[in-house]
Amino acid sequence: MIDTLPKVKNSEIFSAMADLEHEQLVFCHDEAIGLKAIIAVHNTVLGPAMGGTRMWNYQSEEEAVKDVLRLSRGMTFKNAIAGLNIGGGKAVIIGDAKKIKNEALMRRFGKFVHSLNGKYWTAEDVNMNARDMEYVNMETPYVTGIPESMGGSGDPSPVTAYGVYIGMKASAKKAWGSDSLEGKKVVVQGAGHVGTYLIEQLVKEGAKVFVSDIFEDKLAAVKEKFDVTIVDADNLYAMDMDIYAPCALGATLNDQTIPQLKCAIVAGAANNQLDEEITHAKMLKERGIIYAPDFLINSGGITNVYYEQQGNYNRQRVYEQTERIYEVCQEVLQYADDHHTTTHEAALQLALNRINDVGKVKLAY
Ligand SMILES: NC(=O)c1ccc[n+]([C@@H]2O[C@H](COP(=O)([O-])OP(=O)(O)OC[C@H]3O[C@@H](n4cnc5c(N)ncnc54)[C@H](O)[C@@H]3O)[C@@H](O)[C@H]2O)c1
Repeated sequence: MIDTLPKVKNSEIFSAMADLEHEQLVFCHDEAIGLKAIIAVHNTVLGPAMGGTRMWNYQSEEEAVKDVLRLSRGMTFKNAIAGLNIGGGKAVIIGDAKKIKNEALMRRFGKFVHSLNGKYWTAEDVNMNARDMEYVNMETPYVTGIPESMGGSGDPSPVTAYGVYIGMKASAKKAWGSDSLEGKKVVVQGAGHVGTYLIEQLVKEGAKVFVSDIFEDKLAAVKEKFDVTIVDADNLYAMDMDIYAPCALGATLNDQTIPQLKCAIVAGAANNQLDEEITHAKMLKERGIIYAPDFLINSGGITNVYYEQQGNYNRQRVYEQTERIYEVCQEVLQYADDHHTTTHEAALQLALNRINDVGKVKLAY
């Protein structure tokens, strides 16, 4: 016999949702299959919530709730500033992907996504791959990022890299009056999917590219294809460089690294580059470094899956929309100057303005 009075310790979920202004949090549970997942719908003013599913072996349920709330809110701002008609959402599955991820788990999760009737659309995130999305897709159409062979948009990395390159050029225009990257020393941290495509663009434009990665094979692969210089992964922050492009992990802009940076611009693909958003955006501004907000310039990937979600996927249209990052980035940099604020805050404000303005349009007949 079990006690019918459930033990619910964490009674502060509604206040956390209120603080971050979330619409809905969905707890998904199937004991037999071993599924514990949380779907967070942050804001649907612009359209259905969209954001990937992350699988992670969270140490506590509280940690999982915090992560999904934080990540889904981030998607609202990213989708809004990218000019897409989708809101912000995210899902997390609790558990060790290597041990418990299988077809049944992913399909059961797909059923939960389906139960939301299109209010939330999922895609890949950490520890998820295209095969997992295929399983989700067996139970629901509300999934994007499926392979090209199944009619999806395929790997978003080339589009993401293009957006980062465009954002870098807009920042260069602000820093040096010309958006040419020819001869500029650019350090690309992370020679993964996005990093490699970015390196290709930069080399083509005549930039002097320096690359770091923690895996020798990744470095060997880029070195074989492009004229680049390999640098030590641990000692790159103090290097003599014009642009630092974080394309590996988050939180590389922090108390230790920012004082070492000698570059004029930070522009890269990694999510959540600022360890503490407000503090570290301020530190960069005080050091006179132009920070191209990560969630703006890495929005090419979400733009790619957005057009897949719309059902009329067209690669040219995706690149045209991604190209708009140039003017939005310029607007953000100008807004930050005019309002004496950081570029991070400026981008958040412009995203919020779009949500508020379009929200009013939606109320009109
Ligand atoms: N793929 C996309 O379309 C996309 C879209 C938006 C944001 N992002 C973000 O961009 C970043 C890169 O994405 P990706 O798809 O290229 O990932 P990836 O895993 O293919 O590449 C990351 C690379 O960084 C390397 N790395 C890890 N730690 C490092 C370190 N300390 N120093 C140097 N290199 C290190 C890894 O070995 C790997 O080669 C991630 O933060 C991701 O969240 C990617």
